[in-house]
Amino acid sequence: MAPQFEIAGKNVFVAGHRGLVGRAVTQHLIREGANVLTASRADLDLRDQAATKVFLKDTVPDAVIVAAATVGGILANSTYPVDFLNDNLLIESNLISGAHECGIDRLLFLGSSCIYPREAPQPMREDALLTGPLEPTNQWYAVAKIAGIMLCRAYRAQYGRSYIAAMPTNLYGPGDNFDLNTSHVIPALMRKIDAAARERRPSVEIWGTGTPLREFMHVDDLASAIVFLLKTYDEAEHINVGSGQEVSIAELANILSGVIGYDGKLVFDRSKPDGSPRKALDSTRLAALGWTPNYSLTEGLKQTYAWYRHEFGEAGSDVGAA
Ligand SMILES: NC(=O)C1=CN([C@@H]2O[C@H](COP(=O)(O)OP(=O)(O)OC[C@H]3O[C@@H](n4cnc5c(N)ncnc54)[C@H](OP(=O)(O)O)[C@@H]3O)[C@@H](O)[C@H]2O)C=CC1
Ligand SMILES: C[C@H]1O[C@H](OP(=O)(O)OP(=O)(O)OC[C@H]2O[C@@H](n3cnc4c(=O)[nH]c(N)nc43)[C@H](O)[C@@H]2O)[C@@H](O)[C@@H](O)C1=O
Repeated sequence: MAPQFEIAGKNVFVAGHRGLVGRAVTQHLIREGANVLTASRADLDLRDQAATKVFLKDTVPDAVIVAAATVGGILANSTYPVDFLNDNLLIESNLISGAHECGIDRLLFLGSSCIYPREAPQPMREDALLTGPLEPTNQWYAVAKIAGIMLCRAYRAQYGRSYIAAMPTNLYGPGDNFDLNTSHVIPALMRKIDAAARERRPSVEIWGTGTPLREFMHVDDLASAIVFLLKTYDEAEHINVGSGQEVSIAELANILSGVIGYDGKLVFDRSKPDGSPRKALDSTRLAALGWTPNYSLTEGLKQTYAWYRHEFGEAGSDVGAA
């Protein structure tokens, strides 16, 4: 397929470049020959509409990638509903409307698999959007993400803008958030099992029943998909980005124990929430365009754990976290 958007030599603003996704996307874009523009949160709070518009007017990027968001695991999502709804509405609205007002014609917005109804048929196709009630633990975040999809569609419908929306599955990889109060399951279990192994503890606590199923993707695969979509995808409908690699939380904990070399017991704390019973993405449309992921789950976890050990060393990640 002929590229619709040539990346080499273009100025691309990666909003959220210090995050898990933003970091990986920045590296991929640089490899493709793009000139990546960034702004730290200290210099530009993307919840500030006027400041965001000034930044976009001054820099005039050729394209914007919206990888900035208030992001977190099941506990953070339930504990901070205002932050997950309001911050995300503000960030996406300021970036999408700001891009339009500054004449920027190419933008990629990142949503999440949690936009789909809790009871959607599995694996979930794009057309399952808005067909039923959301999972309560992340409904605030999901509503903000659905609004972001609709905003991209609205600018396309009213002004012909080439704004697209990609829905990634659960992610992991180097640079993830390892704070046990706010992280997703993979960094949380990597940190907990690593600490238990080093301290020779007999057991590790896993939240919930261990039965929920999750599909996991390495962040380098997502970054590769984002660059692919930025170059080639130009449709109103959002597009799923999944790996097809689905495991239960109990299976995940076992795989991680093997990667880390831990042979203690996994104890399930049923007082903690399970969240969605299953949220696998149907990524048939993306595959039909010619993109496939590279990492197996075990290889991705090994690579991420090697990074974790290198980053945090013998102390683990106990610095600055709960
Ligand atoms: N992680 C996952 O499993 C999944 C993530 N996604 C989506 O991918 C995108 C990226 O997520 P991820 O990389 O994991 O998230 P991170 O939390 O790792 O990164 C988010 C980035 O956004 C920045 N940011 C947040 N709020 C503001 C603000 N008010 N002003 C300026 N910058 C801000 C952060 O800045 P700072 O570095 O200063 O904190 C950080 O760089 C999000 O849209 C998320 O919804 C989708 C599915 C799964
Ligand atoms: C990406 C995605 O991420 C979130 O949805 P989630 O998939 O439910 O999130 P999670 O990674 O936190 O949990 C997955 C499963 O794992 C179990 N679990 C076990 N032990 C730990 C643990 O120690 N920490 C965490 N966080 N979870 C644990 C946990 O109980 C749950 O059953 C939303 O933010 C959503 O909005 C979103 O987009």
